[in-house]
Amino acid sequence: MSVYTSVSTAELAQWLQRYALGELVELKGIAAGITNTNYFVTTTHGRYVLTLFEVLQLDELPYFLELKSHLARHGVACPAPIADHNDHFASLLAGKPACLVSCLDGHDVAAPNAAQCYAVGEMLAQMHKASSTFPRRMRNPRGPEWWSRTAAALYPQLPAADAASLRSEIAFQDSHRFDFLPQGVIHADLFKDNVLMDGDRIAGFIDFYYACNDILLYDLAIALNDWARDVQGDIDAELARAIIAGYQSIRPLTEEERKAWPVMLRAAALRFWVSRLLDFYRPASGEMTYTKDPGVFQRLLEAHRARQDFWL
Ligand SMILES: Nc1ncnc2c1ncn2[C@@H]1O[C@H](COP(=O)(O)OP(=O)(O)O)[C@@H](O)[C@H]1O
Ligand SMILES: N[C@@H](CCOP(=O)(O)O)C(=O)O
Repeated sequence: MSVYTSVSTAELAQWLQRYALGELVELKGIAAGITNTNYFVTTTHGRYVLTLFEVLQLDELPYFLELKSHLARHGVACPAPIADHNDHFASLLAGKPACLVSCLDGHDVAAPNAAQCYAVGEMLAQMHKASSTFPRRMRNPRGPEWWSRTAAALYPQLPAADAASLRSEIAFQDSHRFDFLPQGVIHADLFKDNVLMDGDRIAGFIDFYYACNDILLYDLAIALNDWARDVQGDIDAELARAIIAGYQSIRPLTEEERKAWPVMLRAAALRFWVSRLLDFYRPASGEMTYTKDPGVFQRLLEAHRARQDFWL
C-alpha cells in the first residue's frame, strides 16, 4: 500500500479551503504507486488525485507541474494540476509538498495489444510536439554521465561477465553520441504502468517525475522497450511496428533518427539496466521501492546487439 504519509479528513478539509473545489466528501488511499503517497479525493465539485511527494521538495516541483499543465492545456492526455487561490500548484500538507490533479478514467495494462501500442506512440509524438513551446528546461539526471558514474561504482560488485558487458556497452554508447538529433521534453519513463488506458484510448500519461530535456527518439526507444516486450523478454515485432507507426503518424522520423535508432534502443535498455542494478546492489536506506529485475534489461540489450531488423 503506497500511503506513506497519512492525511486526516480534518487536515485535508482545512487544506482544501485554499482551492475553489467545494467541500470534502471522501478521501481514499491509492494502493498502486511506489514513490509517492496518492489519494483519491472527492469533493462536492468532482474527483481529484492528491499526491504527497515523498522525495521531491517544494522548490523542485514547478518544472513537472507546469509541464503537466502545459501539456493538458494543449490537449495531451495527462492529469491537469489544479491551482489554488494563490495560483500555486503545490503547497505543504502533513509536512510534505502536495498537489491536486484531475482524476483520469482508465487503468494500466499489463499485456497491451497493437491498437494500444499505436495509441501510445501517437500520444507520445503529440506530447513531443506540444512541449516544443514549454519554456522551462531540465537536464536529464539519468543521462550518459550518470550511467557511467553509477556503473563505475557497481563494477566491483557485479559478476565479471556482467561488468564486462556493461563496460563495453558504455564504451559503445560513448562513441555514439547523438546530440544533433531533434531534442525536446521527454517523459523518460513511459512504461506500461505510467499510462492509464480506457480500452484502446489513452486516458492519460502519468508519473512525469523523470521528465527532462533530451533526445526525442530516446523517449520512443524507452517506451518501445517496455510496451513491446513480450513474456519471453524480447520484442514483439507487431507491437514494435504499431508503436513506431503511431509515433510516425504525428512526427515522422528524420533520416538521421532512423540511422540512430538501433543505438538508441540499446541506450534506453542500458539506462534501465543500470538503474535496476543500482536499486538491487545499493538500495538507499529507508527507500520505499520494490526491486525490479535488472536482468530484464540486460537480456534485452543483448538481444538488441544481435538484432538485424529494427522494425522501421
Ligand atoms: N490523475 C490520475 N487519475 C487517476 N488515477 C491516478 C492518477 N494519478 C495516479 N493515479 C493512480 O495512482 C497510481 C500511482 O500513481 P503513480 O504516479 O504511479 O505513483 P508513484 O509516483 O508513487 O509511482 C497509478 O497507478 C494510478 O492508479
Ligand atoms: N520504470 C522503471 C522504474 C522507474 O523508477 P521508479 O523510481 O518510478 O521506480 C523500471 O521499471 O525500472
